[in-house]
Amino acid sequence: MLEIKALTKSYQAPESRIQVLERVDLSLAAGQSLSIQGPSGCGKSTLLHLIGALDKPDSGTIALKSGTSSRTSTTHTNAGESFNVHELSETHADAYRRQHVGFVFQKFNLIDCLSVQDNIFLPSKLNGYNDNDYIMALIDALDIAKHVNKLPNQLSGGEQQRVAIARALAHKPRLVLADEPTGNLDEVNSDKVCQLLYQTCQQANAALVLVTHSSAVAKLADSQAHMQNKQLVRVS
Ligand SMILES: Nc1ncnc2c1ncn2[C@@H]1O[C@H](COP(=O)(O)OP(=O)(O)OP(=O)(O)O)[C@@H](O)[C@H]1O
Repeated sequence: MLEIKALTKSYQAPESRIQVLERVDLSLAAGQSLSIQGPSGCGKSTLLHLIGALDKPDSGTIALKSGTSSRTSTTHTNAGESFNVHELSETHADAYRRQHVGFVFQKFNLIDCLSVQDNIFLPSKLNGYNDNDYIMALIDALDIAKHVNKLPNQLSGGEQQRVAIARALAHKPRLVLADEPTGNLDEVNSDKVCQLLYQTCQQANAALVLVTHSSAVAKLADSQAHMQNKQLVRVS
């Protein structure tokens, strides 16, 4: 479903260009998870940013393919459509992110002045998507029903990250991108949150790409990869 070929990215530093990714290949099926580990500064977040159309590669391709069609588009972002993510215009990149991608960050990124419930429903409301039963089932599965009327700062870190996972999945994205989702949590919370993240993505048939420094978290994925020498090497 996610097909990346020969993805290359460099940044302009004051004195020279820094090559970060060099001909990275990756393929991931719907409902499957991949964890990525690697030393600080090796390009893990860069790869997630490119997949999420937050930045453009120098060269190479990123395709999000539907199960039923091989047609790819750079102008439409309808559900089930296939796209060349690397070619999306700014406007279509916005629509792609809003409709098809769920992001989970280390710092949760919840909106402090909105209740837990409003945080979770916001992305689906922006998409005009109203499957309340699905979202309530998600809230139950993540064990946060008792917190829906609270503000994010009234919750523990683990609870806030479970809210962030519900928000990432509420609009039924095809792809979930998680950057150090347990970086702020203790070991017990980290295990619980990650199990729920893997499980809910699988149940929602969303492909999950998760960057982590934790081997324990990485091992829970269907497959694992390491960034080495600017490339992605599968280790399982
Ligand atoms: N916008 C940018 N401009 C210039 N250099 C950048 C930019 N973003 C990242 N870099 C550089 O690219 C390299 C890869 O950064 P990236 O954030 O992808 O690493 P990472 O593997 O996610 O690191 P960490 O594990 O510490 O979060 C680093 O050397 C970083 O300094």
